[in-house]
Amino acid sequence: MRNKVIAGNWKMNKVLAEADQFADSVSGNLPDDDNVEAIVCAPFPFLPTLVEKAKGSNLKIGAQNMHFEESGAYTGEVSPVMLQDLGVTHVVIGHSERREQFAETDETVNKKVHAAFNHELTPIVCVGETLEQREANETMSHIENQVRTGLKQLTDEQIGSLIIAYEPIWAIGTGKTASSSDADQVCSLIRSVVKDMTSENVAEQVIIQYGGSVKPASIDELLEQPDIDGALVGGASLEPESFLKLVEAGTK
Ligand SMILES: O=C[C@H](O)COP(=O)(O)O
Repeated sequence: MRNKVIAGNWKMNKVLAEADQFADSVSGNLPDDDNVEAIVCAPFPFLPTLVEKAKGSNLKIGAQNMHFEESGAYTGEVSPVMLQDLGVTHVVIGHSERREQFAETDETVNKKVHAAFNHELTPIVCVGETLEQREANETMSHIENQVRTGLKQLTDEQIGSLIIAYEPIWAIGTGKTASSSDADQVCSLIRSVVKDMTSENVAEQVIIQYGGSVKPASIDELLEQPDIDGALVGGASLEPESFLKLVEAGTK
């Protein structure tokens, strides 16, 4: 049985005092249940405070991006070494907003995933189709390609330990959630691609999240689906009460 993994992606929101308050409200109130994991992926400036405040609690702290190099002349970038040094445990890689606005490709995603594993960070690898691709019946081929290229040359053990987030781009921040069965169909395809790349055991281990306008009111139905193991949540992860409800859903 796979754990349920609920990750908040704050994107470019909050100031430090708000991040601080969030950690105070959430860290002591998470369910005491080993079968559910709670992660907050926050902007870089908040990471040291959040890691400190999350110590001794069930809350894990992730970053939203990183460079694939360890150091060097990359003005404005943050390296995996820096994240590891801070005590960050997870990193979102290849979010559609980074692919669209910052020219990330499946190849850079793959380099970043390797770099994450070299520094003991668990990657949350994002894949998803545009509305045009969905309407042209290209969803499955597009997602398969993203998974195969993004996870290239990883060991079976690495693939079994990472998180894949399926986020249809047309459902992000729009209030449109994919129907739970449509979302599950794509998550099931992702699992079969992983199986083809590795083995049945690894495919059974890998955590696959759904993301795109997930709210406390919609998460239960999504988590009931056989191939959906959690959620990557933007807007509804910003407030403590809502985040706690999302995590609570993982315990059911
Ligand atoms: O990473 C999170 C996703 O982009 C979903 O964002 P959203 O829940 O605000 O639609």
